[in-house]
Amino acid sequence: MISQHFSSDFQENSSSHGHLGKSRLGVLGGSGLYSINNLENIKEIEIDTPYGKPSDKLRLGILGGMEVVFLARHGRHHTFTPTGIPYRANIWALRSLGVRWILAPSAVGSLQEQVRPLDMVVPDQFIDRTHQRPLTFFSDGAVAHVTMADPFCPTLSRLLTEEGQKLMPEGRQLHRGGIYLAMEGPAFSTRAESQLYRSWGCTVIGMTNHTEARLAREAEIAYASISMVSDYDCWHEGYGNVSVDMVIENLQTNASVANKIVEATAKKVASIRPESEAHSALKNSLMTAKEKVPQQTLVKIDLFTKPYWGNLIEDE
Ligand SMILES: CSC[C@H]1O[C@H](OP(=O)(O)O)[C@H](O)[C@@H]1O
Ligand SMILES: Nc1ncnc2[nH]cnc12
Repeated sequence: MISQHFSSDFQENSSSHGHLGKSRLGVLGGSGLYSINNLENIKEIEIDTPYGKPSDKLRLGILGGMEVVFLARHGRHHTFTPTGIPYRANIWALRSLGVRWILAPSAVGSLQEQVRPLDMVVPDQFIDRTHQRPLTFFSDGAVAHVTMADPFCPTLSRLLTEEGQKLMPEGRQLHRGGIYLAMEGPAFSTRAESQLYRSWGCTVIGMTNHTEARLAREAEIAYASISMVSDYDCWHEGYGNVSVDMVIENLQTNASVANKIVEATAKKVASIRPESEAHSALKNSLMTAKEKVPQQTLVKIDLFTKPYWGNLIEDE
């Protein structure tokens, strides 16, 4: 037994919704969305994790009757690059606060004509072209292989889509499904890359969601993205090449709708508390026998493995 340095006072109490009864909804705000409207009874907290500090303080509150934790993934002053975001610390911190669902409002470029700037997409697949990020909590003597065939939670994505479609302004569409091409950045793509991704059938391009979704799956958190289209990247002859000004301008136009969609989805999650396959992602994924895992590693991953391996570390 070794001592637990990173403790959380969150208890997954049972209720009419079983182990999800007291769970929270996380919102990872992306470019242009550094806070959410209508979050009530806000309490800001700082958390230290085995993976360092998260991007910012976590904002706990109530939104649409749901207990929500908001975190700005790039920090509230946008100081973290897509590569530099402390993804593991962010997901670990959310899970330590009892988050079992994450909504991820994010800026993306469109790779398809019919997906227009100011539209939104709830993607259902990824292609990963990142190459400089830690993508797992399981290393240093503990191995797990989670299933990623459906990387976004289908149930949470469906709720998000249904709520979103009711709220989209006239003339703008919310598209259900699509492939999110995850690139490393921070520079945008070359035209050859943009055309290559189009030839692969990708729908949108961004720099953050894939890393979060992979880690959320290992943390047994259901994850869904609301991808807000700000540009046509650089492939469309009739539109200018993507720039930060273009992204921010379109994001500002979309922010109030995004806020409403997040709130409406939070209300649904509060009433349904949807079960997800993600909530038991580790059940058939842990490879290493718990006795063989070094104690320093156990301290880091105990938050996730406790339901399967029991309490192997001591609270301080
Ligand atoms: C500001 S343009 C590029 C930037 O926007 C997207 O951010 P996020 O996914 O956090 O909304 C994209 O992934 C890049 O990080
Ligand atoms: N064209 C684009 N490429 C990558 N990330 C983006 N975020 C917004 N637009 C983008």
